Amino acid sequence: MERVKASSSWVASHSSHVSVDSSRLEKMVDEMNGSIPSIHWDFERIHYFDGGPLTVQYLFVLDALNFCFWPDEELNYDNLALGLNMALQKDKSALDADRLQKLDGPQLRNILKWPRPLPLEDERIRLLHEVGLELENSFGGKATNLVDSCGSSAAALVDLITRHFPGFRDHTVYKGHQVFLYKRAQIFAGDLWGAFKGQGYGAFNDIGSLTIFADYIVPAVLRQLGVLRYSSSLAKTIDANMEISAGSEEEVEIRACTIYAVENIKDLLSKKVGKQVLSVELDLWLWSVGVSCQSLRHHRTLSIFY
Ligand SMILES: Nc1nc2c(c(CN[C@H]3C=C[C@H](O)[C@@H]3O)cn2[C@@H]2O[C@H](COP(=O)(O)O)[C@@H](O)[C@H]2O)c(=O)[nH]1
Repeated sequence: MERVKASSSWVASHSSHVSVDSSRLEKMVDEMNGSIPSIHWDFERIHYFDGGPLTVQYLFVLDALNFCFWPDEELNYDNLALGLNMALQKDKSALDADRLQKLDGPQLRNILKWPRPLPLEDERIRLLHEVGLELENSFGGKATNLVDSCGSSAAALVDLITRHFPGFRDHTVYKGHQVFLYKRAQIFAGDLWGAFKGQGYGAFNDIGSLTIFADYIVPAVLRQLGVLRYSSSLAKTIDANMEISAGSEEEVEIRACTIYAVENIKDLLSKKVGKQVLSVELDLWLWSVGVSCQSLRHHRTLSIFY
């Protein structure tokens, strides 16, 4: 996680299109009054949860596919979660490692009850195959073995996932500098923590080391709050729903500055009110605000990472 924090901070200090408004950030922290709304992890009541190993398998598959819903205006994250949830309710072996390796596009659409091709469908299928194969080759087919081998460390889990599953390697090069964002690997640790309430498979002694999960919703919320500021050309591009390419300076700056801003929020909360707030808690709050805001304008990048 140190690499995520350090490289995001590097981007923020070399940024050309995005800036963090420190006075707005300070104001936001003051307005929090030392606390943030506590959001229940499954506030939308969409997730599969049985308190056991199958929930871990569900969350890993969920986060393997947890990216880029926006190209289909009617599709969102809930369709994915509910679809996988229903598939498991009907058939407990639906997400077994061998089954994942054989899934094709139409079958995935059928699971998600989606009437047309999914955005980046071929990539989603490729990633499911990768997850199934590597789970089988290195972890006896079970996502629980992945979690069990991390000694209750979220940082070790993120490290292990990114070493074994190339599809989770959410890093890039920005102005000649390698930048690590690791959204889906981190959110898997966050989801385990949230679903299992910090116990059992969700017990991590370093949950505070996670950063916020840099997707397309949280930056848009921070922009609305005035904490992130965009150059006028970037603002125009986003407001016109025009695409920003993956790996472009703009895209990396939006995501890295989001992480950097939230790290600053955490630091300020700790300095001003002596309160240690977790990124996962801030993320859940900001994300839930974002998805309930119909008019939210977010950046559009075709990416398998978020
Ligand atoms: N930062 C952050 N990003 C998150 C999530 C989640 C869902 N987390 C679950 C965890 C607890 C709750 O129960 C949630 O159900 C999805 N995303 C991202 O949002 C985007 C989807 O947006 P839309 O197209 O409108 O559905 C897409 O980039 C997706 O990757 C999160 O928690 N944090």
